[in-house]
Amino acid sequence: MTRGLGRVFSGFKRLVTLSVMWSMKHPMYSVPLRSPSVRSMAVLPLPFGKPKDLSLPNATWGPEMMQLYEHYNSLCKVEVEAEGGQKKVPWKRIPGYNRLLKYATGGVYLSKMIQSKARLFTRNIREPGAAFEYALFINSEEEKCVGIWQVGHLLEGPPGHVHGGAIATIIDTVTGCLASLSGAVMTANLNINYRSPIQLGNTVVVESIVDKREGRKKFISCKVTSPDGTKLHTEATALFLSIDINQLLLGR
Ligand SMILES: CCCCCCCCCCCCCC(=O)SCCNC(=O)CCNC(=O)[C@H](O)C(C)(C)COP(=O)(O)OP(=O)(O)OC[C@H]1O[C@@H](n2cnc3c(N)ncnc32)[C@H](O)[C@@H]1OP(=O)(O)O
Repeated sequence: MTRGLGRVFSGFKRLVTLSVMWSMKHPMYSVPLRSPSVRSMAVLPLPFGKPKDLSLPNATWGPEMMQLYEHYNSLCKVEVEAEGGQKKVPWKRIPGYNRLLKYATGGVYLSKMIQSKARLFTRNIREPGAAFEYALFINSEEEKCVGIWQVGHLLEGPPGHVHGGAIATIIDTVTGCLASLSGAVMTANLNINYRSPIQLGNTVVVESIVDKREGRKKFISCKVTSPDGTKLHTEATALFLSIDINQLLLGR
């Protein structure tokens, strides 16, 4: 009886989740859920109701993070004139969950243990403020993505400062978000110049733009600065290749 109810419950949960998935606009969320070649995939974690959006301010966000958040969030309310006299809002905040896709089991038979425990690298530490606190804002008209990041004490590399691998993760996430605006991509190449160290606990702004496209390739550049833009911490260029998400999920 209990097991039967559990099954009904999880079926319901999955249906609700699918509708949430469909309502999300970013192409990374818009994986073809009923693709004939992939049997079961793309469900976000959803105990009841909506999954928790981790890109919203929490009590650990400092004044600089809050100021930047308010600035970019206010841009998300600004309408501009589009073709035919219509209005558009070019800036959007990308909601942040602890997984992009929960079940991606088409042919990639991950063990249930791995599947159930998998978490997005940047969201895998639950303690607020301890690692990556961030929000991503995207402008699809200008093909620009801005990330605001507050880097916590668990990301130490050199004493008191952020690990270079953590900075690479930040850059990969912001450039990856921009690159995936028109569909699924993989990072093929990431070139990073570390110009000045980032102190643990600080807030940085990460701006990325599309430099050029060639077929499946997107060349993106990125810089990491202090909130007021006066200090350059890191510069990077990245190459992303568009991929067939079904191929990835099928493990080919
Ligand atoms: C939350 C929702 C929103 C978003 C949230 C945040 C999202 C972001 C989350 C975080 C995001 C995290 C994202 C991540 O972390 S992705 C994880 C890290 N990346 C990988 O693991 C990728 C591994 N590599 C591959 O899978 C393949 O090699 C790929 C798919 C990249 C290409 O294999 P594929 O078989 O498809 O292509 P091809 O080999 O025929 O080559 C095709 C063309 O490309 C050129 N080429 C290939 N490689 C390179 C290279 N290294 N430098 C320069 N050029 C290169 C090649 O010469 C050829 O050029 P041409 O001869 O045609 O001119």
